[in-house]
Amino acid sequence: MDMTPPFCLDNRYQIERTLGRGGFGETFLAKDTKMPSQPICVVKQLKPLIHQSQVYQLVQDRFQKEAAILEKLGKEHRQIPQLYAYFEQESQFYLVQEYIEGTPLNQLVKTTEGEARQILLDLLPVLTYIHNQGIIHRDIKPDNIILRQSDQKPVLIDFGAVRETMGLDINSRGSTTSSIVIGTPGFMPSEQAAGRPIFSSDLYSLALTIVCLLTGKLPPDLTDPQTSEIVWRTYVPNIDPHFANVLDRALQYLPRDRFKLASEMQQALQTVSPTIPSSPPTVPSIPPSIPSQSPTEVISSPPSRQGAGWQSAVITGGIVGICAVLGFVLVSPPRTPDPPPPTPPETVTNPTPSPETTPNPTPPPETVTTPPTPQVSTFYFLADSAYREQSNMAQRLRELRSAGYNGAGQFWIPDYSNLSGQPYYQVYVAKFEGRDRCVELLRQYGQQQPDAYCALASPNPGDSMNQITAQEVRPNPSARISPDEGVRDHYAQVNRRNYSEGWSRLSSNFRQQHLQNDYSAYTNWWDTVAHVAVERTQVVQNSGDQATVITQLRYDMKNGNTGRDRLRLYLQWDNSRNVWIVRDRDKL
Ligand SMILES: Nc1ncnc2c1ncn2[C@@H]1O[C@H](COP(=O)(O)OP(=O)(O)OP(=O)(O)O)[C@@H](O)[C@H]1O
Repeated sequence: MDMTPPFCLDNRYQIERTLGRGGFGETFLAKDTKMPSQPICVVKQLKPLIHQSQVYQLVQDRFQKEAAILEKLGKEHRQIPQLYAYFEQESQFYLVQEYIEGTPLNQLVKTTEGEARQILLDLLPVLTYIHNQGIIHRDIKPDNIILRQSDQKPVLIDFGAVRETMGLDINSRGSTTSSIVIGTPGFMPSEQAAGRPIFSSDLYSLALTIVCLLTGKLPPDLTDPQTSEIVWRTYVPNIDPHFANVLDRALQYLPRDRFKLASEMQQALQTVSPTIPSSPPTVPSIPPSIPSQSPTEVISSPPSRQGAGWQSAVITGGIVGICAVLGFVLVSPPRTPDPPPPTPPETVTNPTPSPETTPNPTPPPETVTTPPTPQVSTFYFLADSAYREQSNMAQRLRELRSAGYNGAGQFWIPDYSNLSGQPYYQVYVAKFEGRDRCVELLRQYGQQQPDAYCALASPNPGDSMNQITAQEVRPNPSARISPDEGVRDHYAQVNRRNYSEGWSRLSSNFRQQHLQNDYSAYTNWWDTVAHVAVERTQVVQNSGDQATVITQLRYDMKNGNTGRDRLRLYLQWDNSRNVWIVRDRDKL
């Protein structure tokens, strides 16, 4: 259908111009010709992805329901555009909405702390409202928030549910499925990328949006390529630490460490005294009797203030790929439930400026805007953060691509602890070119029993992805992880603020000798560190039960400073717990 102006939709809405083009169709600025003043409105076109009459009816039905929800939201909340009408024309669906005159946040240059804070404070009640209605927005990002000119209030546009409707399908068993995950790579948290958004997923995306406003950078510039954690404080060194802690808590990797509700986050933000921990305490506090250890030579890292111009780097968000398809474990040095030990550094000695102060050249993640065709081998890496640190997933992705798995490459990091209690690598493959390919791939990545794992990989999963059932495979929990993996796992645990676990994996001799057996001094120290990165490990000795690993660490402190440590860690395998214990350490 040619929609060049002055095309009229529904014999009423005269198209003035195109505002945007997304995964499901176009968004237009239009004139309502059936109103005396011919007011301006926004017409959003939505095209179903599956073209079958049975599916069409389903989409039609769901579209009506979603439109009714949007009508209610727009009527009841001033910071959500009003729905004026909805209609169908030529097998396409349309929403007619209030035009919000103002500036989308992605067009703002860096905001001040005060402005960013106000935007957050103005949006949290909107989230409380929609969450109370049982609705998760699912695509919060600067592009989907318009700062209204008339009152400078942020208005939330582009709710995800209605777009999800367009991906509805009916599987071979006759049940309704959706073949797409709504959200924008980079802005959505792992559980949402894995197809399980929850209320705190919106809080994560909102906090990240605010961090983008504060730093003038996009998520790829703020994401640690090794761990995928959001590292941003070095760009805004003078930020109120309380405000920063609130944002960091909403940005926690594990949903259980975040605020559960928008109202909780709002309350934390409005609390005057800086008492919010960056994540909830995981252990009962022990009265401190020894002054907390702090780095004696923390090096100040001048923050990079050069604008990366995130507003100009377009993330074409929208749909991102296919929901869970066929799962099996890749590589997996099978591992134990939770990771091992660190040493709280007493001094930080390396004067090298932090690499975090220079913009990360990682390009924005690719977006899949249509479901991959079954002919293409499409794969997704899904991995736990503890593994990511040691595995360099980007590299593996490249390798997989060069091995012929040239589908849409994305790797996401879901919180699988809810499902299996254990983190593990998982590859989701839409379709194999044969079972042999699966076996070969797993063998290539070190899986000792690829046949066993590939038993789950059907040689011919069928033409429709919906015929494939998601499966989970747990790695063998009794297998031993390598010593360097043990070290990396430990620091990943510390980054998650799971201090009690870290402490439990230090030998009693270590605790006594280096920490005066003071758990609270240990946690206090780690609480001053925003993120610790394991930059390098080298196993210099490994006799099975004992190993020595030279480890280089970088500390990004919450106050914006950066420091480094080189340690020789002496590890001891604990058979009863299946973990590496740190017996001792030397500073190098
Ligand atoms: N109610 C509105 N008032 C003013 N501008 C709007 C409104 N809704 C959308 N826009 C603008 O229209 C453009 C396209 O918006 P929209 O988010 O609806 O679609 P998209 O990003 O093209 O596609 P997708 O729905 O796949 O994300 C954006 O620039 C957005 O700011």
